[in-house]
Amino acid sequence: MIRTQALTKDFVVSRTRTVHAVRGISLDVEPGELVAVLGPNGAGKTTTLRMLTTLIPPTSGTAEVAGYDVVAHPDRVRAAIGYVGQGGAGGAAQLVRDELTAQGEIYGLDRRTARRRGDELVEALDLTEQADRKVESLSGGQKRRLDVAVGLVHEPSLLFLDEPSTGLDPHNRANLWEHILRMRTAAAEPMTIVLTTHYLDEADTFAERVIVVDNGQVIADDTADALKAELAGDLVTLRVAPEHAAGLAAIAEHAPGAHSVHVTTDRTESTVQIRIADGPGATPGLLRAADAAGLLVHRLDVARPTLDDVFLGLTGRSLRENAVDAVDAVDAGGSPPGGAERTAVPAGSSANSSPKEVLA
Ligand SMILES: Nc1ncnc2c1ncn2[C@@H]1O[C@H](COP(=O)(O)OP(=O)(O)OP(=O)(O)O)[C@@H](O)[C@H]1O
Repeated sequence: MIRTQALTKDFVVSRTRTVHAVRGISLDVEPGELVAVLGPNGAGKTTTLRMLTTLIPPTSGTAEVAGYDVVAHPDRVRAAIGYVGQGGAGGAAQLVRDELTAQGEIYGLDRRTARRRGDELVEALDLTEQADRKVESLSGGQKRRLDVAVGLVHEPSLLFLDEPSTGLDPHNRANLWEHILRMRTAAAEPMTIVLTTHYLDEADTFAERVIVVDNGQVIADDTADALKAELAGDLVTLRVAPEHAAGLAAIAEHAPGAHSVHVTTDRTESTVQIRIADGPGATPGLLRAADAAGLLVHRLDVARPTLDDVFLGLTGRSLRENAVDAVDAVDAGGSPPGGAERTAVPAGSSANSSPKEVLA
């Protein structure tokens, strides 16, 4: 469904500075996959999506989407995909139903088909009560559901969602996801969905595959469970008296599957944190060894890893920290001709730029 080879994107920001937003991404996404692209601010997620949706041309490399090369056949790619950008659909003064019909017509549907499809989506995305209201009167959650409806109006088999739930409250996020998943399974052919998100739990819960991007490159690509098991491991936290911490850390370092051991001490207590492949399986042995050495453990906690732990393990940084900024990704010279790329939004797309949001 998607195949990229060494895809890159440089933005020339001045005569001497180029931002290497995407640095050689090679990907294969199969039909029917639900893939989350996860990474810190500025990692290159949106730029990658924009190349795949033909909004901006790659600087080098190739991308085939829905069977068509994004540079040679952008119109065919656009006809085959839906794209929900960060900025949302336009047409603020339009009625919701009319906006959907208009978008359908832009994608080449005749008026009757566009109207029928709009009505189906209004119902599927729980917008029936809002259908005859102006777009500008919708709440954030309703507006985002309309954005998704616009992305689906021409029944694409491949849907790109750029941060679909950013800015929504937890209730609206859950609601939006329920609708997306229902639409996906209701489609005749399982829909392929590629989304970017800042919400780690969202990627963890809903995506069948997580592609972690940092600094314009893919640094991990697997199921959330596999990434967590292979790259993070469980976190076992043991609290002991400060004089017992060194002995416990020595035991922990030799525990099977231990990746790292970290000790912190405050006035009255030490905390020994062990990153280990199988936390629940390792704890009885750890406690027995501590007991045999005369070390008294006050408290033990085992936490399953999160995708943030995966990112931390890969980069030494937390996804929740503010990420590498554009400035870190620039160099002098080497600029491709033609100056800075500015996004050209194709007709019928709801894509636009919006201020970047920090990680939730
Ligand atoms: N039109 C542009 N001109 C110059 N630099 C750009 C342009 N668009 C993006 N960039 C830079 O390219 C890098 C990647 O940006 P991109 O928006 O793809 O990141 P992202 O991973 O989507 O981030 P976020 O999570 O904040 O949306 C950033 O350093 C960004 O500042």
